[in-house]
Amino acid sequence: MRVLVVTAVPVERDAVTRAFGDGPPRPHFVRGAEIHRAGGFDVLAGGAGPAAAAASAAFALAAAPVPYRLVVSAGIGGGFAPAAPVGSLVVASGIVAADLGAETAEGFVPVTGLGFGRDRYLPPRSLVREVVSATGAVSGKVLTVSTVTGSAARAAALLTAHPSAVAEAMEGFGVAEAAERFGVPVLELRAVSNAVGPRDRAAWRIGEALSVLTEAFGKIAPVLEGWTRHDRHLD
Ligand SMILES: O=C(O)c1cccc(C(=O)CC[C@H]2O[C@@H](n3cnc4c(=O)[nH]cnc43)[C@H](O)[C@@H]2O)c1
Repeated sequence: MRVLVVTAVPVERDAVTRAFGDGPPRPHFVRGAEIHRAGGFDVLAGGAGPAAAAASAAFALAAAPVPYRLVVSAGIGGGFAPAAPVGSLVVASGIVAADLGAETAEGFVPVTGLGFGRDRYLPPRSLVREVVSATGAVSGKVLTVSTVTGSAARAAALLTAHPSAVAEAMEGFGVAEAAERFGVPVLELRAVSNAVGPRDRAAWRIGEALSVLTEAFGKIAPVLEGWTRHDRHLD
């Protein structure tokens, strides 16, 4: 059984497939989803943001002729200082929907505090450990946000709410929601292209982060291919 990797945009997809050499893979279409097959991985650019990511991942999972055994949300992301500097690699120990909930006079209340839904998923601990050991990645919570953080105040508020957060991005929780519905474990990997904080486009290092992503997939391919899910608790 194969591994499904969901990125947001085609440059991230191509950074993943580049890890496997052999030139650009020929895309194939599974009921409209453009899948790039490389090594034992099917890589899909599913769109930016949690909704596009969830829809694309669910579509690919449902259309697969053979069930996937693991889904990976991968791409660039913002890193919280000092844990995850630009150019570092992050693997999520928890995938958290950081802005899914309600703003109240007492502050932000997560969706779970409103009495429904869920606001986080936990990737298999054994897999996270193996990825850390293969790559030296920083492990911690990765926040999924619909609005990219653009101020020091918002970055500080997120860290107050989630002290073990190391990065933010926009797709992980959406991919996890889809994976959960298919009973498939999920992992999130982010190569840090920018610091979470005041908006500074000139400081972005997208090319560097994409190279980090390629290198990471080169290292983790055998880990992901060899990893087996041990029990219902996924660790
Ligand atoms: O124009 C801007 O100020 C701006 C700021 C941050 C990100 C963008 C994007 O268009 C990229 C979003 C894309 O990349 C991931 N990503 C990368 N860095 C971050 C971040 O600091 N916070 C959230 N998402 C980030 C994200 O997963 C999207 O796929 C534009």
